[in-house]
Amino acid sequence: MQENKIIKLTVRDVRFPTSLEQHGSDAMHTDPDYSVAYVVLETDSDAALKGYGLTFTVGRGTEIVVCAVKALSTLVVGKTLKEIVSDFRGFYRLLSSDGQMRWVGPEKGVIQLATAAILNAVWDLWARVEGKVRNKPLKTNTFECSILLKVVCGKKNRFHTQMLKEGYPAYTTSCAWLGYTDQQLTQLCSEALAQGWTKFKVKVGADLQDDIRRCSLIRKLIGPNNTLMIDANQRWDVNEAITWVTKLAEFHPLWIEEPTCPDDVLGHASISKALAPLGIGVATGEQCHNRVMFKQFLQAAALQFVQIDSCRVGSVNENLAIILMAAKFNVPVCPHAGGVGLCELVQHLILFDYISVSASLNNRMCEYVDHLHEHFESPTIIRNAHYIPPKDPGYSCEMLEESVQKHQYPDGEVWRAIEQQGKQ
Ligand SMILES: C[C@H](O)[C@@H](O)CC(=O)C(=O)O
Ligand SMILES: [Mg+2]
Repeated sequence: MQENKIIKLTVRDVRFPTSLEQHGSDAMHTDPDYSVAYVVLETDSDAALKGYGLTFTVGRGTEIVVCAVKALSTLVVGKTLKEIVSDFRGFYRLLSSDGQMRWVGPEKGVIQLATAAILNAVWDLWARVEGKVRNKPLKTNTFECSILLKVVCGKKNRFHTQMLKEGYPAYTTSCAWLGYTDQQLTQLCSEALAQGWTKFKVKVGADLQDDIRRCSLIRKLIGPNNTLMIDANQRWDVNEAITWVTKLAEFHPLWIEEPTCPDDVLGHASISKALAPLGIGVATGEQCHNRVMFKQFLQAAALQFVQIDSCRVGSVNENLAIILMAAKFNVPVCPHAGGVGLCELVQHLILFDYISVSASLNNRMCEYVDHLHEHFESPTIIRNAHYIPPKDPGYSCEMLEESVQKHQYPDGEVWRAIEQQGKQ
C-alpha cells in the first residue's frame, strides 16, 4: 500500500434550513436545521485522492463541533494512511484518549461527534485507496471471532443474490414528522404506500390527543398488516412513557423509540418490561454515545432494537463492536438514519451486519428519510423500499462542492438570503 500521508484537514459548517418546512421535527427538536460538520482529508500522493467525512447536527452548535474537529486535527495531519490502518485501534485511542482533550469527553458529546467526523473521513479515504465499497474490506479477520465464523457460509449469496438484487429492507420516517399537518401526513403516506413502503415511523410525545389522532389516521391509511413504529425523542420520564405508550397500544406499534433520557439504562429496562406484554419493544441508540452504553443497555435487557448511528459514536470502529455485541445478545440492529448524510453512511454498516454478522433479516430494517440526498456525489439508491448497495468506492458522504458552498453557515448564499428576508 502507498503511504498516503494526510497533509491537510479542512472542516466546514454546512446547514440546510429544514426547519422552515418542519422536516425532521419531533417532540424535542421542534425546529431542526439539518447540518453537518464536513471534513475533507487531503493526501500527498494524488491531488484527486481525498477522504470525506461528516457528523450530523441539527443547526446551532455545529460551530462547536467544527472547533472540536479543528482541535483534533493536529492528531491526524502528518500521519500516513498506512500508519493509521495498520494500528487502527491505536489511532482510535489516540483520538479518543488524548491526555488533555479527553477531559471534554471522554467518548461522549461534541468531542465524540468530532471524532466520528474525522474517522468517517479516514474510512472513506481507505476505501477509496482500496477501490472498494466499505462492506468489502470489512470481511477480514473472521478467524478469531466465533460470531463471524458462524455465518461465513452464505456470505456471497447474501451479497450477490440477495442484496444486489433485492436490497436491504427500509422503513420511512418522512411521512410523519411532528410538525406536519394531518393533510400532509395523509398525502405523504398515500404516496409512500404507492411507492411500495410497508413500514412507517411516526413522531409522538408532545400531546397525547394529537398522538392518538395521528396514529389512528396512519394506521387506517396503512392498514393492519403494515408496520408502525413510534418515536418520542426522549420526551417523557419513565412512568409517563409507560402510561402514554399504553394508551397508543391499540395502534400496535412495533417499538417505542427513545421513550426517555438516553442515559437512563435502568429506566429503559423498566419501560421494556412494562410494555413487553403489549407486544411493544423499546428501540434506542441515536443518542447513545459509545459502545459501553450499548453494552449496559444489552446487559440490562433495556432495549429490543439496537439503533446504531454512523455519526454519534466513533465511526466504523466503534459500530463494529456494537454490531457484534448486538449479535451476541441476539438483538436486531435497525440503524438510525434521520438526518443529512446518515442514510448514505449507515447503509454500509447494515449491509455488513447482514452479510457478515447477523445473516438475518428477521425484525430488521434500516431507517430512510427522503431529504437532502441530492447534495451528495453518490446518493443512496432506494428501490421498492429497499436500500440497494452502493457501487462507488468510499463511504458515500462526499458532498457536491456547489451544495457545500451554497449552504455554508453563515456566509453561503442560502443563509445570506434567509438573513436578508429576516431583515425585510
Ligand atoms: C431531529 C431528527 O430529525 C430526529 O427527529 C431524527 C430521529 O429521531 C429519527 O429519525 O429517528
Ligand atoms: Mg429517533
